[in-house]
Amino acid sequence: MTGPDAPAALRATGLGFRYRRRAAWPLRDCGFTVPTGRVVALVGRNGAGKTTLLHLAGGLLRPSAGELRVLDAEPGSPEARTRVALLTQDKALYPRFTVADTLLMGEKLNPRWDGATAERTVREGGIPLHARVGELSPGQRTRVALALALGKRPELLLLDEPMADLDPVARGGIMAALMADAAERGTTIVLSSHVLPDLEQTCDWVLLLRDGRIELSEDVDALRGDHVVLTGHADRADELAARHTVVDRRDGGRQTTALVRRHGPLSGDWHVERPSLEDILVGHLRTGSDPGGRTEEAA
Ligand SMILES: Nc1ncnc2c1ncn2[C@@H]1O[C@H](COP(=O)(O)OP(=O)(O)OP(=O)(O)O)[C@@H](O)[C@H]1O
Repeated sequence: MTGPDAPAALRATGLGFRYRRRAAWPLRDCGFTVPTGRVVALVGRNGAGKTTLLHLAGGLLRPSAGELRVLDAEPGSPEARTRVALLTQDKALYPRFTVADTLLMGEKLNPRWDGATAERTVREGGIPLHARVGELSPGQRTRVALALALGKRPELLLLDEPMADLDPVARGGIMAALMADAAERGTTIVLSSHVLPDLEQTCDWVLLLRDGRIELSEDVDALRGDHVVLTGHADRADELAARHTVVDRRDGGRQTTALVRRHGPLSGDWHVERPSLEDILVGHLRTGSDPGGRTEEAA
């Protein structure tokens, strides 16, 4: 089902946010819908607004303009709190608690608590249950925070750069556990990350933020189908731009290489290659970025 009545994990209409009145708008005019059951790559350059969006979805912040709904509920409402889990970058945990205390707290606070999954997530990282959280490494704390989030059995799991401090083996293991959860239970996972190769095999939806606005909210297969990398004579570039969207272009002498979003069949003498998802995302992230351009317009 598509359209405004289709079930949505996230639905934003005219969404805007600023931390203080008269300050810049880290997010503005955002309108997008993410269907349920997707594994979503949330990407954007530093300061693009990813954390702000996740905090809004998790109910830690409230919109300054427009609306955001999670699973058709208001973020932070009692209904959303039982169905949505957010893993923040600061991994808010009690340092004096042991890991076992932390999981017990999860059990007490969450009616749908899945102790087996939480404990397995911790044990797979070789973390003893009697260890104090404050004495764990950052990567181990990430794993405990993830165990808490997965133990909630959320329908929507929001993860803000979860892989940043995990070792490569742990990253692979956690990613596999997340994908298994998504496949078995239909959990929608929104994952912000700068590590694009991690997203290549796992994500089937992309939310791309540029300077506080949503530039892409799309199915990955559709993105892959529409984008091509073209190499050819630079003289033909204007003709190309008249018919298609040239996302990113590199000129080298008389030759040009362009990441292009096609709108219909290609004409002309171009060498055509299929870009990876990483190529597509980097191309979109590289173009026209103006991180300093938000304050004046929004003030
Ligand atoms: N607590 C805050 N008070 C004021 N401004 C803030 C606050 N937190 C973030 N910002 C601003 O909001 C904008 C978006 O920040 P945000 O952390 O959402 O970006 P991000 O895409 O997550 O960045 P990164 O990739 O670096 O983590 C930035 O310009 C940032 O300076």
